Amino acid sequence: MIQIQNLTKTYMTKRGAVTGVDNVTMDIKKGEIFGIVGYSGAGKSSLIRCINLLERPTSGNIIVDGKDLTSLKGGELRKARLKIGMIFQHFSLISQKTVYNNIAFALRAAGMNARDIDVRVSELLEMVGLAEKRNVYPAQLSGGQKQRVGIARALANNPDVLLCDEATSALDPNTTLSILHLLKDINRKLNITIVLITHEMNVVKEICDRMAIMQGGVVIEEGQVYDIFADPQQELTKEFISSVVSFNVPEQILSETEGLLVKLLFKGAMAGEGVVSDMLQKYQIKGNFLHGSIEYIQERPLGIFIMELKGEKATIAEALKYLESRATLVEVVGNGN
Ligand SMILES: Nc1ncnc2c1ncn2[C@@H]1O[C@H](COP(=O)(O)OP(=O)(O)OP(=O)(O)O)[C@@H](O)[C@H]1O
Repeated sequence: MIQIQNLTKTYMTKRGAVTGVDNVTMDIKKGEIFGIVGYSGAGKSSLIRCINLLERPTSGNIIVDGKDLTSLKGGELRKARLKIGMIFQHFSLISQKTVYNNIAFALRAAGMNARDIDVRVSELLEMVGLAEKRNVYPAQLSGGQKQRVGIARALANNPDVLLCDEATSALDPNTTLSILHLLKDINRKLNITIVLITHEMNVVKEICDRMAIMQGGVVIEEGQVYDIFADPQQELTKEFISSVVSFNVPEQILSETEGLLVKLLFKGAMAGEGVVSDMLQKYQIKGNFLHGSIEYIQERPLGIFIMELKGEKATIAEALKYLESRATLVEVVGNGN
């Protein structure tokens, strides 16, 4: 659906050339939700803005539904762009226009007549759950409601692709979830391809099918979300995963632990216990389970444990090596007292 081929975006600044995207090649399939994760400055915005040519790539090609956008100009490019909707972190609504007119605006721009606009706006407001807000102004809406208007506007012209630029970063956790569920719903109902960029791994964990991780303008890892969670290759990927795999061990217990605290992640719900008991048998150390839970990524389980390990330093180092060879992720999270 979207082929990104050898995409490079370089900015010319007073201090010289800055590379935003560095030779990225990626294939996004029809109907999937694809997440691009990275810290600030990784090149996510540059990349997503090149997909609809809001930024012109310095080199490389963007092929959407078989059409090379980089070769289009003027009216042809505008027409192709109508098939790519976009939503933004700060919603980008027109404050002087009502909800109705914010959405109608996109339809008028595409040349639709007033009667059809009326029908379409009502349909869209229904879809995003804002039917009763049609005549209010953006200032009277919550952040989540503003983003719903942004989504309705982006979907107005029946796009095949929806680009989401940090769409939930300005929202609280509950509102974020409701917007993510709405996006997933739209994706499944309309079979629309969604590309989202975010610095929050929980967004990807919640709704994406596949993902890429960017660093310094380059894609450093890419794959199915579950596979990446279950078997991350790069250090940065491990760091992002670790940030969403939460554990709740009371402070008091943590302060009383004497051994090494380790966080372990295992593919599947049950696998971990077997590996840990093998490890404890093989090495003469003590292990205390402080926390155990199951995270579901795309409805597939990942087991998570927090353990305290006590024993000879050298033996613990050996045991950690053993765990690293059998667990998805092993992270020392504390050193005991
Ligand atoms: N208009 C611009 N002019 C000059 N440099 C730019 C411009 N836009 C982005 N950059 C640079 O390109 C690199 C990638 O920035 P980009 O905004 O794409 O990253 P990002 O991952 O989206 O980060 P953020 O979430 O902070 O926007 C950075 O070094 C940034 O300074």
